[in-house]
Amino acid sequence: MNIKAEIHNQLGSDIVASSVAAIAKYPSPIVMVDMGTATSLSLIVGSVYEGCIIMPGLALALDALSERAAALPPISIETASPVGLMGHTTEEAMRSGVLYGHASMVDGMLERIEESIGQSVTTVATGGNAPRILRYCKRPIQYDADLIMTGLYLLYQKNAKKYRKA
Ligand SMILES: Nc1ncnc2c1ncn2[C@@H]1O[C@H](COP(=O)(O)OP(=O)(O)O)[C@@H](O)[C@H]1O
Ligand SMILES: CC(C)(COP(=O)(O)O)[C@@H](O)C(=O)NCCC(=O)O
Repeated sequence: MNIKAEIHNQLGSDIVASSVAAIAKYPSPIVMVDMGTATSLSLIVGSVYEGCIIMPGLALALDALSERAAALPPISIETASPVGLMGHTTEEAMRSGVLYGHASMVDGMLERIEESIGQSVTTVATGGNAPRILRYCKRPIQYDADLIMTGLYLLYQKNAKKYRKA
């Protein structure tokens, strides 16, 4: 993978591993969405890592809301049934804002990336928060839970071959 970044070492190793797997598994151009502590979107064209967008992750956004706004309580976003858009209690309103807000952020950024490159992209999501959010996205986004592990394995195989030769 050819990384287009000012300082190559800055790119997170989790993103490098997931991108290597995404290149091997999905058609280009790809946007790889990683929903962990941060939510990041990486654009990969062919074998070139074009760049990244880093945003606050789901739990960070939720914690910030209850920690910084005096009247907002800490809440859980885990619910048995789907969350409605309009809240009728503070808890429901916060849950809707965080979940639909995050989903809209992802949908909106994907649209902007496609506009900026003038092509539609294959989108794959990974990270522990992805299943919580993807159900609220307007755009169908494939979930691949094992992208980092697949990428680490591919990198291990590549390096093992190199060192066996040397
Ligand atoms: N397999 C999983 N199923 C459900 N939740 C998960 C899973 N893995 C991680 N999580 C939760 O999802 C969130 C993000 O996890 P993760 O993607 O591992 O973040 P990070 O890459 O920042 O460590 C955390 O709150 C974690 O508890
Ligand atoms: C963007 C990240 C914080 C995402 O980490 P995560 O939420 O997956 O734990 C991590 O990949 C990182 O620290 N990256 C370094 C900066 C960069 O990738 O440009």
